[in-house]
Amino acid sequence: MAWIQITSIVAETEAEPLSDALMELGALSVTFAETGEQEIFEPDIGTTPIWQQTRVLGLFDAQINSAECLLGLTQLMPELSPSQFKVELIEDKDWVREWMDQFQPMLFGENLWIVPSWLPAPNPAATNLLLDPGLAFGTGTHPTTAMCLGWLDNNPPVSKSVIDYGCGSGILAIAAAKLGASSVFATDIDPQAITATLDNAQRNQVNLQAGLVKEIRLPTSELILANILAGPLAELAPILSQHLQIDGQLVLSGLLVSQAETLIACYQDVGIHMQLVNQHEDWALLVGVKTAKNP
Ligand SMILES: C[S@@+](CC[C@H](N)C(=O)[O-])C[C@H]1O[C@@H](n2cnc3c(N)ncnc32)[C@H](O)[C@@H]1O
Repeated sequence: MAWIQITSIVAETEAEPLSDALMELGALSVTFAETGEQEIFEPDIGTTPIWQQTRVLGLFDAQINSAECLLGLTQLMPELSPSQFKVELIEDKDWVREWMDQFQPMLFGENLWIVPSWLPAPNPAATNLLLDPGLAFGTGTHPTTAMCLGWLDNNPPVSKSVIDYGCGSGILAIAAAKLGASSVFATDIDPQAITATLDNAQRNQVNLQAGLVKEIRLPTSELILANILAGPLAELAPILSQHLQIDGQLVLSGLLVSQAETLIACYQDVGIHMQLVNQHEDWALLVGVKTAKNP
């Protein structure tokens, strides 16, 4: 199976009209993407990202006459010239296979391996976490997950009670359990994350409790791991503090280095003294201790 993809980079105001024109000419799907020239991180709280330029991609059946289609597009959008469109033949791939081939065993810290559940462990004597992320976030390839895993390997939570808040695939919760935690609770707002976490826990033969934020009753714990974006982390400060014991540790990632100061101030307000302890590709890892009761 193959497809024809017609792509154009247009001004933000032209993206919607071009999408309509592509659909009118029979596109099976239209996708908007950034152009790659402007980096878009998480927008500031309360703002919407604006792309000055948008890449619009229309996917057509391979049988269409692309020259006729381009003519139609320039009639519907006279402000665009034919040279502004790129036409490509896209071969269908086994996308699942492709993704699986790219996910290889990875070592974090000295001894913690994340091993795709369909591959053998490179070092059977190490701490091996067998993982199939399913539809949830968290394979260890993202810098934020990687920094949390490295921190856990260096600071194994032996005999500690742990909460993984925003568990995704369950990668941090299961790593904590494998590294000696006495109890682990994992929670998320996404049902796919809970399914993936429970599946991965079973695959690794570790005991943990997992449930949606709105359903689970979380205990007060000695360590909380939360790898979520800066906006939700700021909003969650009182809740995470409520579930953290005095002298308990909080590990936060998912925020950018440029957002660290704001987050540190939010957590100071709820009695947790956070510090920037690592950074990778603009992403930050904050670790702190709760020194005061919830105000
Ligand atoms: C970046 S992923 C992290 C997954 C995994 N813990 C890791 O480190 O790779 C963030 C997860 O937080 C969840 N999440 C987002 N907002 C949340 C909130 N307010 N409360 C709980 N979970 C949330 C998302 O559904 C997602 O699974």
